[in-house]
Parts: sequence; structure tokens; C-alpha cells
Amino acid sequence: MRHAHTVEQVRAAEAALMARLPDGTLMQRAVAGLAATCARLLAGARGRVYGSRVVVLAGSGDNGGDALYAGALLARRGAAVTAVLLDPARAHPGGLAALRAARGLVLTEQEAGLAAFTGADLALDGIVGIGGRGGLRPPAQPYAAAPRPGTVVAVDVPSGVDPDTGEVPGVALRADVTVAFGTLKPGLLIDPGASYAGAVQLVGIGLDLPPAALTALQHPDVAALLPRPDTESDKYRRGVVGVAAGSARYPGAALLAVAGALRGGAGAVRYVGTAAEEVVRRFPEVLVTEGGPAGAGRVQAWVVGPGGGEGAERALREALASDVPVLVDADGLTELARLGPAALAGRTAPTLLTPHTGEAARLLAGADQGPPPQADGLAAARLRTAHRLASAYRATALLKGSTTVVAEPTGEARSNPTGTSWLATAGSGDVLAGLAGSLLAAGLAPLDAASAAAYLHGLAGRRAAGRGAPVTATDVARQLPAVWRDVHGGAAPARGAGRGARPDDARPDGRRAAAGARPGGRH
Ligand SMILES: NC(=O)C1=CN([C@@H]2O[C@H](COP(=O)(O)OP(=O)(O)OC[C@H]3O[C@@H](n4cnc5c(N)ncnc54)[C@H](OP(=O)(O)O)[C@@H]3O)[C@@H](O)[C@H]2O)[C@@H](O)CC1
Ligand SMILES: [K+]
Repeated sequence: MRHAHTVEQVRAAEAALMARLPDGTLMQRAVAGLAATCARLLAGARGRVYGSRVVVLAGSGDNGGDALYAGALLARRGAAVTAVLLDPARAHPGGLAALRAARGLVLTEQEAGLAAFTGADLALDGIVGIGGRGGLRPPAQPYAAAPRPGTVVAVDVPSGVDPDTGEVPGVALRADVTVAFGTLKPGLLIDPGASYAGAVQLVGIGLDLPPAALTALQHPDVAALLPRPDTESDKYRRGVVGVAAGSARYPGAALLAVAGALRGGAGAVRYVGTAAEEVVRRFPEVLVTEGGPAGAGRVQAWVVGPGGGEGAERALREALASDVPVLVDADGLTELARLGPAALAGRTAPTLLTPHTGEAARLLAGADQGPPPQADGLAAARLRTAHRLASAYRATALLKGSTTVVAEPTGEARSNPTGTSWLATAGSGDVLAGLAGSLLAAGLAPLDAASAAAYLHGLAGRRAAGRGAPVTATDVARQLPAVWRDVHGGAAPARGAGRGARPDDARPDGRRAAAGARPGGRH
């Protein structure tokens, strides 16, 4: 599991630790880890540190101090280090003195121009860290648009990215590697910020941290969550998932949701709706009933809404009246937005909402008194949007998109690291809904069901896309058994196994991490 803490949590833990340690200890721990990573990257790219060209972009706070001190350590190993001070009067005095003592060159941004940056083998982004607010200020903005140097290493956070949310309110500097201190920050795990962070590495500095504000699953976590039948299992013990989906107009959504549900570990899938004939022709193992959820037999969880068309209102009403977990998707969400949060008020079992940002905007408009939110703004603020939905509807909210985020009304949240933009294809959400519903029926808690489903769905999308090819939702569903095996380590599933490659090895755009970079740390 990867853990990310907010700036407030980090500051509190830092203050508690600093009170017990000599001045400067934390910074020196951070700097040692940062310089070691830079040295590894340079050695990977050039064979050695000696003779390499390093540029340090130093802002006015401790983030700039970290970068200057790390530059000094690299200079002592023979690198030609140039520091560019973006706010010379406020540059970190200790870091500056250390760099000068190591014979580093110190320039203002006017003196340096862009040449030192574009010609460097490695650039350290120490413009701003967790003390940053807003996008890059004008003196630093040209670096974001300049030709890229060899490798850009962000110190703690890519400058211009909001550490708590991943929002990028203006210009930000894209990194190949981000070296985070003490803990990850949520902004490193959620787009758009995550797409600026590159490969994320953690340097432990000994902080004693509270429960994380955001977590992200890894292979072993998912392997441990996925249900496994044992010798006592029958279909009801494994869970029966009911799928109320599809309509005369959208029969395909029923097939895709059922395909996802069949591969999600439930013991059986029960389908209700108008596409029963098509469903049973394609999947003879599915139990089908005409009509709505109320008249169907026993299930342990409902999925309502994919392609539901005119039947969605009845399916939603009847499913919500049940006392089992209900996943609401697509047309079910449109109906729910019309009814507002009051429709969930009497529920005794959990509800999981799985909107994309357009549906999230409708749900929030149905819940808030204020003006309807814009979907674009919600996408840029994914974590806040998921929290708002969860708290307005008192339900688990899975917000789909470039980084899928799941939030609980309790404030717990998870981001999904396995997404790929190839998943933005028609019907892909139907597969996800079926899969997550199946995991709910198998007994997973909503946060686990939603985040494990998003994880598998993302891996299946990546597998289907291979080295980069368009995928269909059907391809994604077909890959689910293979990724199920992948998370268990590629071999026969064993509880708690999971030796497969960690998804964090790859950047969100699917490119590998920079040479020599290790994937993000665990703690
Ligand atoms: N916490 C820990 O455990 C440890 C933390 N450590 C390190 O300390 C870092 C935090 O340092 P920090 O508190 O000094 O803040 P920092 O990020 O340097 O920024 C503040 C300065 O930036 C300025 N500024 C603001 N926004 C800006 C913008 N958009 N663009 C440009 N400038 C902007 C702001 O100026 P002002 O707003 O006052 O004009 C102020 O001067 C942390 O990220 C990590 O690297 C480690 O060394 C050890 C353990
Ligand atoms: K930075």
C-alpha cells in the first residue's frame, strides 16, 4: 500500500520530530536521500557523476535549501553544478553557503538564461515544495516551456502542483522523477499532478505519521483483497451479484456489465432487464429474470444503471429498497441526481456511486443548493470532487477518469495507480460497474471493492492495449482473468502472494521510469 499525507499532517509530524532532534537533522536526511537518487540517475545515464552537468533551480524556501545542499554533495563528487536563484535575496543561506564551498556556480535567473537548464544532464527542481501555493511565478515559468534537459528531478513535489490535491492551478514543471520526503503527498498520486511527477520515490526521514489521507493499492494489497473460494464455498457463500442494466436501446451495456460481473469473483450473476435473451445467448451461466430487482431472487449486491434507459428509474428504486449493497452507475446516477441524496437516506446497506465527471456534476447539482458545477473543474479537482460526492450522498464515491479516485463519507480515500487513457472507450465503465458489483457481492467493503475493481480494470486496459493500441470494452473484460493472475504473482493464486511488477514502475502515460530510477518506496 502506498500512503500519502497532507501538508498539514506532514507539518505536524515534522514539528513533533524536530522538537526531539538537533537543528537541521531532517533536512540533512532528506538531502542525503535526494543526492543519492541523483547520483544513481547520473550513473545510470552517463556511467558516472564526475563531469556531469547539474543545474539546481532554487526557490526561496527550504525546498530550495534541499536542492542547494544536494547540489553541493554532487559537486563534491565532481559534477559541474550551477545553481539558478529565482529569488536571490531569499535563497536558503545554509544551502547557498554549502554549494559555494563545494565550488558550485551561483547565478541569478537573468544571468543564467535557459542555457544552463536545457544543457544539463540533470536538473533539480527546488523551486517550491509543500509550502507552495498556486502555479509557478513568472521568473520560473520559462523553464516549464523550455526544451527538456536530460532528467528533471522534482524535490518533494513538482513545483506548481498542489501537494494536497494534485490540482495544477497554473504553470508547473514536469519531472521525470520526484523524490518525496517522509511520505508521499496526495498530489503525486492524482492527476493532473501525478502526470507531472514521473516515477515517485520515497526517502524516509523518520516522521511518525497519522493514518494517511490517501492510499493507493499495490499488487499484494489487491491479491489479499480478492475473494478465493474454499472447499465450503457454494454460489451464495461466494456471493450472487444482481445486474439491472441494458435496455432496448442499449442492450450492449447489459452484456458488458455482466461480462465484468462474471469475472469479479461472485459465485453467480443474476440479470434483470430487457436484454435477458441476448445475455443468456452470450453467457448461458447467467440467471435471468424479466422485470425489476424486486421480483428477482436472492442477491448479495445490486448493480443498477449501465445502459438502463427508461428502465433505470424502476431498477434504482427497487434496488435501493433492498438491504444489500447497491452500486449505482450511468443512467442510475442520472435518476439519483434527480432524486437527490434523500433517496439514499433510509438505506441500511452501503451504496457505491461510480460517476464520470459529467455525472458527478449532475449529482452535485442535485445535492447542492448552489449553481451547477462544471465537469472540467471537477476533473481538475478529482479528490475534492470525490470527497464532496461522498459527503453529500453519505455514500462511497468512485470518480472515474485519468486517475480514478474513491472516497468514503468518513474521509478515507484511495487513488488508482493503474489507469490508462486507452480505457476512455465506450462500455468500459459498464465492465467496471459489473466487476465492482461482483466484489461487493463477494463481501468486500465498498472502498475495497471499488478500489480493487478500478485496479484490475486499469491493468486489464493496459494489458489489452499492449504496447499501445486502441482497446474495446470487450477486450478489457477478456483480460480480467489474466490480470487477476498477475496480481497474484503470475502463478497459481495464493493468498497474500503478489510478486508481480509494481504498477508504479511505469509512469501514468505508460512510459518507463528514467534510467536508474527505482519505483516508489513503501513504508
Ligand atoms: N516537512 C518536512 O518534514 C521536511 C521538509 N523539507 C523540505 O522543506 C520544504 C518545505 O519548505 P518551506 O516550508 O520552506 O516551503 P517551500 O515549499 O520551500 O515554499 C515556500 C517558499 O516558496 C515561496 N512560494 C510559494 N508558492 C510559490 C510558487 N507558486 N512559486 C514560487 N515560489 C513560491 C514562498 O514565498 P512567499 O509566498 O512567502 O512569497 C516561500 O518563500 C519541503 O517541501 C521539503 O522540500 C525537508 O528539508 C525536511 C523535512
Ligand atoms: K519542487
